[in-house]
Amino acid sequence: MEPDEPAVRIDGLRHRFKETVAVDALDLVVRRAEIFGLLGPNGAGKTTTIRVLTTLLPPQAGTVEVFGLDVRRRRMAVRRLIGYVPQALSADPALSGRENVALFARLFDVPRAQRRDRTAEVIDAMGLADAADRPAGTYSGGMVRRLELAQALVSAPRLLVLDEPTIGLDPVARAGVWERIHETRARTGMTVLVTTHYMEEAAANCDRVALMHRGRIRALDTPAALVASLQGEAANLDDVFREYTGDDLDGGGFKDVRVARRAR
Ligand SMILES: Nc1ncnc2c1ncn2[C@@H]1O[C@H](COP(=O)(O)OP(=O)(O)OP(=O)(O)O)[C@@H](O)[C@H]1O
Repeated sequence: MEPDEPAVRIDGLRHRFKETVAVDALDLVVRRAEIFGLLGPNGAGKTTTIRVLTTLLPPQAGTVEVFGLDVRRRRMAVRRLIGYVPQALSADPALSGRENVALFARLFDVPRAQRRDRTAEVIDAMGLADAADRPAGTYSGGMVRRLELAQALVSAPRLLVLDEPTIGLDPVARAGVWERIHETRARTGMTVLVTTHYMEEAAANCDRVALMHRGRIRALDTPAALVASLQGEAANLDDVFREYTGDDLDGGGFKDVRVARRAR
């Protein structure tokens, strides 16, 4: 980890799948210790960007650095700095919460002597101590999400990457997930990069947001500054997004808030 480098620096990232340009000349800096929201409609390129920076997909063009480490050349070192909660389910319903977290502790090379304590700590921090020895299959949606956060946090990452962390959850469970994210950030100083379709959630929880559309960043600032930039015309971040992207949002706009998480 290089001192003074931002958590994420993306310069000129491009990525295409055959004729589809998923990410198009993307430049982005995520500062250390901020909660940064990447917002955009279906197909905007958010997940592709996250896959490149978590080293799951090699960048086709441009450079991506995590705390100053190039994702192409320092892949394993980058992985050690990142905790990732993907959109698809990453907890095994047949295992208890504790067993799921312990599995991640092994996978991410948490030293053997620390595994048990670190597992108990993150389970406790995510409010799952009472349910830790029940199969994850018996958990509510909000509890599963908090279990997945515990899995991602057990290796004490410097950057936590969350792809749609609250999709399909009811408002109480959504608030519970955000509360745990804020608590952990305050305690550890980690950086959080989150994608979401929920504008009001981004406005309430993110220090800065980038509005992404058709593979490009259309606007980037604090939620308040983006709303203010429309000189009083904008009521909220939704209006800002419409202003910067026009009405040509692919796929009819934002995902239905009731949509269940998909398994990829
Ligand atoms: N493996 C793939 N093969 C072909 N095309 C892909 C693949 N992954 C993504 N795409 C295409 O790239 C574009 C960007 O997709 P991406 O998943 O990055 O968007 P997103 O903003 O994360 O959308 P969502 O909110 O639906 O996850 C879309 O047009 C998508 O269809």
